[in-house]
Amino acid sequence: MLTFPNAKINIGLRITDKRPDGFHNLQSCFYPVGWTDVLEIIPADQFGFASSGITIPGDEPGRVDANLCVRAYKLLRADYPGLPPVQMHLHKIIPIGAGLGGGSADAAFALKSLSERFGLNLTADQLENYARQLGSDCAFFIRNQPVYCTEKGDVFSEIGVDLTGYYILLVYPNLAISTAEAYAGVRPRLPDVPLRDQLLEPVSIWHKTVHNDFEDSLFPKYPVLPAIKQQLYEAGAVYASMSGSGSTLYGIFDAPIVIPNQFRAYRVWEGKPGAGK
Ligand SMILES: C[C@](O)(CO)[C@H](O)COP(=O)(O)OP(=O)(O)OC[C@H]1O[C@@H](n2ccc(N)nc2=O)[C@H](O)[C@@H]1O
Ligand SMILES: Nc1ncnc2c1ncn2[C@@H]1O[C@H](COP(=O)(O)OP(=O)(O)OP(=O)(O)O)[C@@H](O)[C@H]1O
Repeated sequence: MLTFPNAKINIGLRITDKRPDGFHNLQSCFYPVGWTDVLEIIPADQFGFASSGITIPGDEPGRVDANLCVRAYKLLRADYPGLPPVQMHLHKIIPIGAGLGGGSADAAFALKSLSERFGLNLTADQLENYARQLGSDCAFFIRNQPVYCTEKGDVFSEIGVDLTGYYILLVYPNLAISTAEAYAGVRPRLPDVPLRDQLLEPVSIWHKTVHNDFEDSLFPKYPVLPAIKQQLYEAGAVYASMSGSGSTLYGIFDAPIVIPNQFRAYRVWEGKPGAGK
């Protein structure tokens, strides 16, 4: 079975407080975008995992237990001992340490594929509960629809944010920022106006109101990040921001984009919003 785990962007990200479990509560909007990995899962005589494309930190031949796809398989297998052995092949394309949730998408798509291929008939709620055990971002990719999220980023509610008709440009500045590093620099604060209210205003207003709190600590540390954000606005973006814990910057445009030359040194993706395939 072949699937195409896609990336997400965060539209606004407010970190409101630190939780007793060491994680942070947040307010954000997740929106799927069509930059994808490729994940193949087929029945096999014995379990195996291989990857190609971008090198995944922690994956070494014969030692792939840390990969989120493998962890997803083992999580299901613990509850469904009859789950047959599979061969998994991940072709990694989505940049890592990028704020795009690529690893989480791989894990969520592995859960969905295994359930479908082997007739586990798990509901979306059941799949989300498994996904939450693999990472805070992971549950989003089960339904893979634009949502407002709170708590660890894994509790969802509907929000009428619809970017149909817009175009998105993602710029990954060849700089990996780990999620843990990014959270270590934040100063949680309840925003005066809930992000949800700001997102319900027109996209053309967002540049004045919708903020990603990770920019406050990461922009001074990595000047390339605010420089790219500025260049996205100069290229005509209606709204530009860093996604999640970085390092990817994105611009939302109201017309098809000609990629500016200064971005050619980086890894870029352009397309319409939404998960694509
Ligand atoms: C920045 C976001 O991408 C926004 O969507 C997510 O909050 C990150 O989600 P993720 O990559 O799935 O993160 P996890 O693998 O669950 O956590 C990695 C590390 O980030 C920190 N972490 C993560 C999520 C959260 N709500 N609070 C945290 O403090 C913790 O130190 C944790 O050990
Ligand atoms: N399938 C996978 N794809 C990417 N990273 C993976 C995968 N499986 C495990 N990992 C581990 O997760 C780490 C990346 O996590 P990290 O959260 O920093 O980045 P991300 O998956 O790009 O998403 P985000 O930055 O949005 O959280 C890698 O360094 C790697 O060790």
